Amino acid sequence: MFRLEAVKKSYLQKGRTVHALNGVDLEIPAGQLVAIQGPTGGGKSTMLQMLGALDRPTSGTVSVGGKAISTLGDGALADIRAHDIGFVFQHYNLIPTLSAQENVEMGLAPLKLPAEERAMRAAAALASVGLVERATHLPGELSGGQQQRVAIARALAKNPKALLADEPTGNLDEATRDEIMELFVQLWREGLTIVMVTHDSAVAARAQRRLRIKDGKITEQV
Ligand SMILES: Nc1ncnc2c1ncn2[C@@H]1O[C@H](COP(=O)(O)OP(=O)(O)OP(=O)(O)O)[C@@H](O)[C@H]1O
Repeated sequence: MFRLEAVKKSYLQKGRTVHALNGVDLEIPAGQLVAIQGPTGGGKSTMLQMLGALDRPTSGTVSVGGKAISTLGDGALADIRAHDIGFVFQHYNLIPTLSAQENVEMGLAPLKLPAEERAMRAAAALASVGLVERATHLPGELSGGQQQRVAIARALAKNPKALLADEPTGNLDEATRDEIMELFVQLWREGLTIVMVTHDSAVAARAQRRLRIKDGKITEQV
C-alpha cells in the first residue's frame, strides 16, 4: 500500500534547512494497522503528508498504491486523495452548519456521484459507525466521540484503500478513546489499512505494528 525509499523531506526555516524526514525506508503492506509515535517535531505529521499524497518528498521515492507520487502532477495527487485515502483528524474538522449526513456527503463531493448515490453511501457509512439515528444532527448536538465517528464515516464513505489518522483520540476521554480505537480495530479486521499518529501509548498498544519517528528517522518498536 505504501512504500518509502530513502525519503528525505526538508524545509527552509529562517534560512536554516530542517530535515523533517531524513532518510526513511518503510513498507506498509495493505491490511496493516500501524501506529506512529515519537516526540514533537520528530516528523510524524510530515510522514502522514507523504503517505496521504499531500506533499512530495525532497528526495527519494514515495509510492501510494503503486503510484510514485513524485512523478505525478497536482491533479493526479488530488485524485489519489479523493479516491484512495481517507483522512481523520484530532479536531474532527466537521462543518458546524451541516448535519452528520451532509458532512459525510461533503467527503464524497470530489467523486461527482449522482445525488442519490451520494446520499445512500453517506447513510451506509453512518450506519457502519453506529450513527444511523444521528444523521440529521448538527456536530454541536453530538458528543466528541460521536463527532469523531461522523468524521470516520466521512472518510469511509468513499471506500478508501487506506485510512490515515492524525491523533484521532487526542480530544477524547479515556472511555471514548477506547470506543473509537475499538472501531478502528474492527475496520482493520474487515480489511482496511490504517495508519495513525498517536501520543497515547494505550492506543498504540492496540495496533498491529508500532513505529517511532525521531529526528526524521524511523524505527520499528517491538
Ligand atoms: N511547512 C513547514 N515549514 C517549515 N518547517 C516545517 C514545516 N512542516 C514541518 N516543519 C518542521 O519539520 C519538523 C518535523 O515536523 P512535523 O510536524 O512532521 O513533526 P511532528 O512529529 O508531527 O510534531 P508534532 O507531534 O508536534 O505534531 C519540525 O522541525 C517542524 O518544525
